[in-house]
Amino acid sequence: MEVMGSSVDDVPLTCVSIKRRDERKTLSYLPNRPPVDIEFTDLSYTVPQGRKGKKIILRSVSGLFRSGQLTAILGPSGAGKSTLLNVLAGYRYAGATGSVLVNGQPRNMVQFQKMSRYIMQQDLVQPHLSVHEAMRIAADLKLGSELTKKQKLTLVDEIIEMLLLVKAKNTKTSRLSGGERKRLSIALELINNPPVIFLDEPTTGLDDLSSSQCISLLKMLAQGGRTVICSVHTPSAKLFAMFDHVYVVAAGQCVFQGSGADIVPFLYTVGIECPTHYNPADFVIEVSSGEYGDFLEKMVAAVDNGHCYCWSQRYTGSASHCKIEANDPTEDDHKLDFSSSCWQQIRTLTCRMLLQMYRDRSYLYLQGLMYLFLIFIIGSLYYNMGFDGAKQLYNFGFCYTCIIVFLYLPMLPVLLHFPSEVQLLKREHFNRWYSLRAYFCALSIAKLPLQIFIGTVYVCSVYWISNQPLELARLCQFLVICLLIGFVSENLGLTISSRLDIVNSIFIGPVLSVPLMLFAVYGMGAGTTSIPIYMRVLMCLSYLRFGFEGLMYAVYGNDRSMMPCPPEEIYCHFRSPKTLLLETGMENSNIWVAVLALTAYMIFFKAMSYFLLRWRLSRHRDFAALNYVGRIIKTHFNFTQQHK
Ligand SMILES: Nc1ncnc2c1ncn2[C@@H]1O[C@H](COP(=O)(O)OP(=O)(O)OP(=O)(O)O)[C@@H](O)[C@H]1O
Repeated sequence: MEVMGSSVDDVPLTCVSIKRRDERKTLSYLPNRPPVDIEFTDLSYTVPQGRKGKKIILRSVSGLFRSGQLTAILGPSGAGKSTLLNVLAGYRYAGATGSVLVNGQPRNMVQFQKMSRYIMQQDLVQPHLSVHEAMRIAADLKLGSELTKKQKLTLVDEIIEMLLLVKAKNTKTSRLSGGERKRLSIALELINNPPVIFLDEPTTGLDDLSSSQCISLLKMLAQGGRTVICSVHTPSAKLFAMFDHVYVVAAGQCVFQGSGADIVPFLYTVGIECPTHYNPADFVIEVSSGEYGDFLEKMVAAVDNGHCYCWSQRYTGSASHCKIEANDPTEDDHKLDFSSSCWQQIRTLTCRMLLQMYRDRSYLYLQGLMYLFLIFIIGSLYYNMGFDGAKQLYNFGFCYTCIIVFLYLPMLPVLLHFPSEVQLLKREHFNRWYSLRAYFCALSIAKLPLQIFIGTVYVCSVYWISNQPLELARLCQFLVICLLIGFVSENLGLTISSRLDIVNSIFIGPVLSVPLMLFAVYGMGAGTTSIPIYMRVLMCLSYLRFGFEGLMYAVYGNDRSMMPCPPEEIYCHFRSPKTLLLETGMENSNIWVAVLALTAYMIFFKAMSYFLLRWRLSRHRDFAALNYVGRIIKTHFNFTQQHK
């Protein structure tokens, strides 16, 4: 393959030249954004490996990605394409060194995040919504009151038309084809016209036609003045010809940068000839992965590891620096803060969550059926025992059962659902759809109505079937305590699943519940003096204990009168409610203490889940200690290694 002594001009160019339709379309109401050039110099990225080791993924690469150009990052698998994209987009930059300049100025991460959007490889889109609904909600979140409702609808319709989604406008996102889903992901990010768009492998999983549509669309966006950068896996010759700028990575280094048409002459200068009719994209990847011998060093040297911003056949010798001037600094022009207020975000997100809950009927029915099943089982087991002086130990069990129900039923759905929701949250939050605070408030509000309704139906039913004292005050106290236990459990579930994936969450949640249940009843009947102080502290750590005391107070406290005993019973030890409270050590229980303690636990777990989520969403070292603990847990105790 090596060709020595031939002139570059002799090299046949095999890139296909394709005549493109002029697809430049204008969108009404899109805010104008100034052009943005991204220049990076000596960028390195390492990840910790093993006890003290490090793995170098990017090795001092440089480059320039200009506005108005569609840039492709190519390279063999594992070369570092996604990593380069992640570092440039700012999705991961702890561990990166080197400089990234935005229009010639050092990148201000907060500013840059406002002007760039990152469309990741997995097309995560909100479930249970149609394309039009998803777009409308995204417009409400991203544009706030910047545009009127009518203008937003016009803009949404225009983007839907531009991205060839008209036929799928009313289709649910879960039923979209791969190509439609990819186009929807792009459409959602186009709403507030970001000047910089990063895409990780936008054509993976698409057929030739969909890939071609997708790249044409990106080309059109770039022609509109945006900086569009995407990593691509072995594009066809037709797709390859659509890219304005090609950046090839191999083993974490830059082996070519410039126009796609220059790849063949470039390879020729390093001593390897591309066979006629061979796709240059395939060929450069094969050469980079060492299939034709070791040309890596020569290629890296020829483009000076990316310092040569645009290799061209006009420049022959190695390290030819065909520098291009970047745009003038225009960062101040980017007034890209959230257009919607926090309150607008909360309202839109709450509506979205409620709509999704309503649409997820199968889950609603399943939840309703589960509660009905429990009402039936618990109602049958404890039927009419609440007012029978001889059955009060059974009734004690009834109260305990209610606690277990309100421990598991609100917690398990969260452990199952939330880890996958966090993936969506990560994408939307990174692309600045809304603030975490707004999301968290909406999450807390949207879950309330169903939980209160279903909990009330359950409590009233079992309370009545088991014949507990029919006094409104006692019923209300019982209900409030049960609902509060449910809220705490739900927030405990959020705390667990905000940092772990589904498998780990579903394991940790029930395991953590065991000590909580044990300490809820530990030492009952033994009297407080015989229980060591540390055990009493541990007992207080179980919010279920406070809940249990609250329920017992609701049923037996507040001077409840003696209960009748069936005539066949000779001795009814617990017919006096005070006796039961005394023997279980709950004679001093107080409803207010229970309510306050449960509320404090609820706030604690809510705050914990909020901070854990913030930590998960943060890409820098704000939470150094937590990051260290997280790394230890991931390395040594993780049951799956799937989540990032
Ligand atoms: N957090 C990490 N810890 C250890 N190794 C990592 C980590 N992230 C990436 N790598 C390694 O870095 C290399 C580059 O990964 P990257 O995902 O950037 O490759 P890629 O070029 O996008 O590959 P592909 O085309 O197959 O997606 C791979 O060998 C990968 O295993």
